[in-house]
This record gives sequence, structure tokens and C-alpha cells, in this order.
Amino acid sequence: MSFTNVKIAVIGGSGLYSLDNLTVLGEVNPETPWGFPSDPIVVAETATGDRVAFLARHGRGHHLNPSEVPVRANIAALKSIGVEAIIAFSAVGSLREEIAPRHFVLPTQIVDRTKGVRPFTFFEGGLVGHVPFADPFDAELADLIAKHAAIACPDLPLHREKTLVCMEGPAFSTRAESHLYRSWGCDIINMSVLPESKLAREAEIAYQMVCMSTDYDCWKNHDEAVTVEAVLGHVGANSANAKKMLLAIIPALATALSKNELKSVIALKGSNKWSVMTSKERRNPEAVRKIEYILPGYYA
Ligand SMILES: CSC[C@H]1O[C@H](OP(=O)(O)O)[C@H](O)[C@@H]1O
Ligand SMILES: Nc1ncnc2[nH]cnc12
Repeated sequence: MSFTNVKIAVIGGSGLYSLDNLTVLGEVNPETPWGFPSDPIVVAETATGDRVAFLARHGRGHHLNPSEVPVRANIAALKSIGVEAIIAFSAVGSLREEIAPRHFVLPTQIVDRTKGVRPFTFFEGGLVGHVPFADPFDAELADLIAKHAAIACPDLPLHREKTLVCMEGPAFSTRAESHLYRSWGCDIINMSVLPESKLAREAEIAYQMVCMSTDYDCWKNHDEAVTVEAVLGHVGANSANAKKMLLAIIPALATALSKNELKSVIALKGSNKWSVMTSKERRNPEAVRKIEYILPGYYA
């Protein structure tokens, strides 16, 4: 089966492995120059006939740890079927009293505490490029998500303007690290916003992460620290809310995209044409061939 022009993608994280409240149209599993995605991409539609691509970040059955997720293949595969906007869900720890378990957060900033063990760019191997990343998330997409989440889930607390720190994992933080991140102004913590958000920017795809709080990490109580058991106690309720809000968000986003109402999405298109520093004669043909998959015609 093949799909094109599927403009919206949802990436599901811990506890969100399918959108079983939508009608499945089929699956695709494209082999990209960076390999296969974490899992076959499921294309589904809402009752309004709006299509969405769903990808389980850790694979169905959660067999990839956060450092093993083939993020370049994931983003490239989504781009290959026409995706223009990604709504990425993530289970996060809270570094703030007011962000309780089961609260949702739309972060605006990221602090990078990954350790360089994950491939993190499409621009390498003889094709050097630098893309702007001052604002890693898409503010217009965030506004649309917030508006329709509030309609679908009126009692769900949704925090905005927060900073997400991304750690390497897979072990959770030490108490010293948890306190350090709080002192840096970080509000929530996960292991997956990087390089996912950065690669989406390189591929010119609008990206917003929807964070779902599951725990207070290990800063809050002397004798308590996050465990998988604690996280699992909340992912069911969080996933139910995520699926519910998507029923409102997807049709609204599909309409906004078809009417070219999201200026940020339009601005992204073509934005990386001038991001490459490497002179034409020094560009590695193999690197150019690979990047043609996501940004065709830009650097050849
Ligand atoms: C199961 S707790 C740690 C794990 O959960 C989050 O995953 P995701 O972002 O895919 O929801 C976090 O980033 C860690 O990978
Ligand atoms: N405390 C935590 N640290 C990192 N990632 C998480 N995901 C959920 N809770 C987390």
C-alpha cells in the first residue's frame, strides 16, 4: 500500500501505541536512506474523513529504548508520505509542584542533556548545514492544539510556556541532576524530544510535542523516586485523553493546513534551501543523494 499527501502525523510515545478510536486505512513501511522507521506507519482517518499518519516511537510492544529509536528514519519516512505537521506525544516527569501527574504541557523550549550517542542530523558526511532552532516548537500548531484540547477535554489542566529538558537515559536522573535541572529553570523532563524535534526542523516539518506528566522525577520527596511502575500508573489515563483530544485537533488542523492558515507551516517550506555551507564542488554525492529523499532538488 502507498500513501501520499498525508499532511498530519502523530508520534506516540510510552503508553500511546495506536489510535484505536480512528478507522485504519492501511500501513506503510518505507525504507529510507537512514533505514526503516521504528514501526510501520499506520494511516487512519477520523469520522470527518481527515487522514493522519501514526507512528509508535518505541515500536509496538515498546522494544526500542530512547537512544535506539531510529529517529532519522522516522522523520524521513513521515516526510516521504507528505507530512507537514507532527504532533508528538511524550510521557514526562514533572520538575514543578504545579505540574501534577496526568497534567498536560505544551513546552516552548528545550535544554539538551543527551550525550551525542544518537545520530542527530541529516546534514553530515560531506554536506554541512545549519538550521535555525531558537524556537524548537511551532507556536501556531501549539495554539491550535491548546484550543481544541480545551474543547475536547475541558477539565484537563494544560500548561504552556514551559521548558523541557531531554536526558539520555535509559536510567532515570539522580537527585542531584533533578535539582540541577530545576535550578536551570527546566519544568519537565523526558528522553525523546531530541533529536526528534531537530530532525523535523531540518526536514521542514512543523513540530509540537504534547507532554503528559506521569511523575515528579526524584526532586520532590526524599524517599520517593520515579519508577516504571509509577509511570505506568498514569499512562492509561493520559493516552485516553490524548486520543480524545486528537478527535478534535485532527479535523481542525486538516482544515487549517488545507486553507494555508498556518503561516509557520508555509514559512518552513523552502526555509532550508540556503542552510548548507558546503560549496557545490565539495558536496559528497552520497550525502546529497540521501538528503534528496527529504529535501528534493535543494542541494543537487
Ligand atoms: C517509561 S518512562 C521513560 C520514557 O518515557 C518517555 O517516553 P516517550 O517520550 O516516548 O513517551 C521518556 O521520554 C522515556 O523514553
Ligand atoms: N522522570 C522522568 N525522567 C525522564 N523521562 C521521563 N518520562 C516520564 N518520566 C520521566
